[in-house]
This record gives sequence, structure tokens and C-alpha cells, in this order.
Amino acid sequence: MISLKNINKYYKQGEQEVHILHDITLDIQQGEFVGIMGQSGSGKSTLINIIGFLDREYKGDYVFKEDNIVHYTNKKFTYLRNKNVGFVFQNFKLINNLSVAENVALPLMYAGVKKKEVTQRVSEVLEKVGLGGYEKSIPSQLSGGQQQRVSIARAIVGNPTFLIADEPTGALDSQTSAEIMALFKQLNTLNHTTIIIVTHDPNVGKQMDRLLTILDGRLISDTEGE
Ligand SMILES: Nc1ncnc2c1ncn2[C@@H]1O[C@H](COP(=O)(O)OP(=O)(O)OP(=O)(O)O)[C@@H](O)[C@H]1O
Repeated sequence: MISLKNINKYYKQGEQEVHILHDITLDIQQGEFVGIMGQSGSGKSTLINIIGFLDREYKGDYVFKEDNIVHYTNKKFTYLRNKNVGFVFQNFKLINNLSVAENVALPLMYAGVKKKEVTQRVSEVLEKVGLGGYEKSIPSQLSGGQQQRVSIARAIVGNPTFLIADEPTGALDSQTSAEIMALFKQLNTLNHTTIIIVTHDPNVGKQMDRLLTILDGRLISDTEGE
């Protein structure tokens, strides 16, 4: 489904061009549960920004569902992102003056879904992440684990093809982190959602079915989980 071919990424630093990603070639199939590990500064965020259609300034080819997206117009590229990717972040990125239901509804509102359907889908998805009945709560009144569940609900409400989670357990204690990982695994198993998780935490890494390791912008290992 995701097929990267010889991806090279450069950043301009003043007059100089710095080579950040080196010849990344990688396939991820529908339904995979993949972790990406690597030291700070190794290029993980740079890579997921490319995989998640946030960045298109690179050399190489990205074939998504048999289509080389390198030649897409910006409009088509944005549509591709909105339709296919859900993002989860370490610090949740919820809007505190909106209720839980309003936060989760945002992607559907942007997509022009009718209000009645929005309400129904938001309730369904909150139920799925274990937060049924929390529609009217305010994010800041919830625990970290609950806030991360809200952000996962927001990421999956549009039925994306794949989820990208950047250090999703980074701000959570180990018990809560285990619960969030169980939720990701459940979404992967029951809904066949492809999930890509960036993590520093070896405990998280070893729960993945497949683990990619990046070092200095190079993919140095691609292994099956334990
Ligand atoms: N916008 C930018 N302009 C210039 N250099 C950048 C930019 N973004 C990242 N870099 C550099 O690219 C390299 C890879 O950064 P990246 O954020 O992808 O690493 P990372 O593995 O995600 O790190 P971390 O685990 O700390 O988030 C680093 O050397 C960083 O300084």
C-alpha cells in the first residue's frame, strides 16, 4: 500500500544542504502494525512527515495504492492526506475550549459531513476508544490517558487508511501507556487499520509486529516483532 523508493531528503541550513534521509526504500502493507525507532535526530519525524503526506519536498518515488503521488497537484495531495491519514501526537493537541465531542468532530466538520451523521459517528468512535458518555467533557478535565483516547478518536473518526502516531505514549506513565498500546492493537486487529508508531520506548517497540530502525537517516533494520 505504502511504497517508498529511494527517498532522499535534504534540508537547507543557511547556504548548505544537509542530507537527512538516505535512500529509504520501504513497503508497508494494509493492516500492518509497524514501529519506527531511532535516536533523537535520526530522521523519524522527517520520514513520517513524508509517509503521512505532510511533506513532499524530497527526491525519490512514493507509490501509494499503486499510484505514484510525486506528480500530484497540491490540491490532490491535500485531499490524499485528509482522506487517508489520521495523526496522533505525544501531547494530544486537543483544543481545550471545545468539548470532547467537538474535538473529535473536527475532521468530519472540515469534510462537510452532515451534523446528524457527525453526532452519531462521534458517539460510535468514543465508544470504540472506551470513552462512551464523555461527549460533553472538557479535555483538560481528563487524565492524560483519556486525552490520548480522545485524540485517537479524532484520528480514526474519518476512517483513515492508516494512522501515524508520533510518540503517542511519551507523556504517559507505564500503566496508561500499556492501555493505549492495547487500544492501538485492538484498532489494528478489529478494524485492520494500518498503524505506524514512532517511539523511543523499547517496551512499545517490542509490542509492534514489525520494527524499523533508523540511524543517521538510514534504515538499518527491519525486523519482525517478538
Ligand atoms: N525544518 C528543518 N530544517 C533543517 N533541519 C531540520 C529540520 N527539521 C529537522 N531537521 C534536522 O533533521 C534531522 C532529523 O530530524 P527529525 O526531527 O526527523 O529526527 P527525529 O528522529 O524525529 O528526532 P526526535 O526523536 O528528537 O524527534 C535532525 O538533524 C534535525 O536537526
